[in-house]
Amino acid sequence: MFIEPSLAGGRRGWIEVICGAMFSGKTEELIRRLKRARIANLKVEIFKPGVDTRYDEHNIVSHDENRIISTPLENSQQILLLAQEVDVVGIDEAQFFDAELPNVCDQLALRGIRVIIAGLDMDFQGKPFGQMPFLLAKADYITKLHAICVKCGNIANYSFRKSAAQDTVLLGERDVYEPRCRHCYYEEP
Ligand SMILES: Nc1ncnc2c1ncn2[C@@H]1O[C@H](COP(=O)(O)OP(=O)(O)O)[C@@H](O)[C@H]1O
Ligand SMILES: Cc1cn([C@H]2C[C@H](O)[C@@H](COP(=O)(O)O)O2)c(=O)[nH]c1=O
Ligand SMILES: [Zn+2]
Repeated sequence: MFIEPSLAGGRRGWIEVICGAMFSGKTEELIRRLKRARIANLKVEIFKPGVDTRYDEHNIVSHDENRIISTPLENSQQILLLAQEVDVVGIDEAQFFDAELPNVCDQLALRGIRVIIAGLDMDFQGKPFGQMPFLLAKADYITKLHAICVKCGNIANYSFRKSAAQDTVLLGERDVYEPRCRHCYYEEP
């Protein structure tokens, strides 16, 4: 379990990344950390890419219907304008943001802000997704979560796409994706 370093005293500001396959619990873990920050009376702002309208236009919603209000954005630079006077910034579905996001996160951390990012580390082809590898390289703290493989019950790092669509971005749920372990991802039809 992630234990938050203290924001009090000294040089503040750091980057946390929560990554893993679909259904691994990234959004639940992001919501948990953000709710704890609010319990600690910290000022929290939460952002998601405008493209992610799957469950709700404004809320971040987990597969189990946990939710927290967020601001949908067109680009990552907007975070610098909107995150004034805050202690903690949460960002969900980071894989969909533009190439400026790692730089934006650095700037936020330099302002003394705790930045918590959740995103898919791999796309359906098993390739690094969007800016996630750069965010992982810059992160001070990384949490890699695992789903359960729907084929064999092992831990799952891969998001298997059940359709033939080849576009990298294809929003979806259980209807389109299932979490699989390495063996079932590469060896099973
Ligand atoms: N195969 C699976 N493995 C793990 N969790 C699953 C699976 N299928 C459904 N879930 C549900 O998904 C929840 C995680 O949802 P969520 O936090 O939205 O994940 P993520 O953001 O990583 O896609 C779990 O708590 C569990 O109830
Ligand atoms: C693997 C993969 C996923 N997506 C989409 C599908 C969902 O809308 C999100 C991931 O959501 P989650 O919170 O991690 O469950 O991303 C995609 O567009 N392309 C892919 O390759
Ligand atoms: Zn498996």
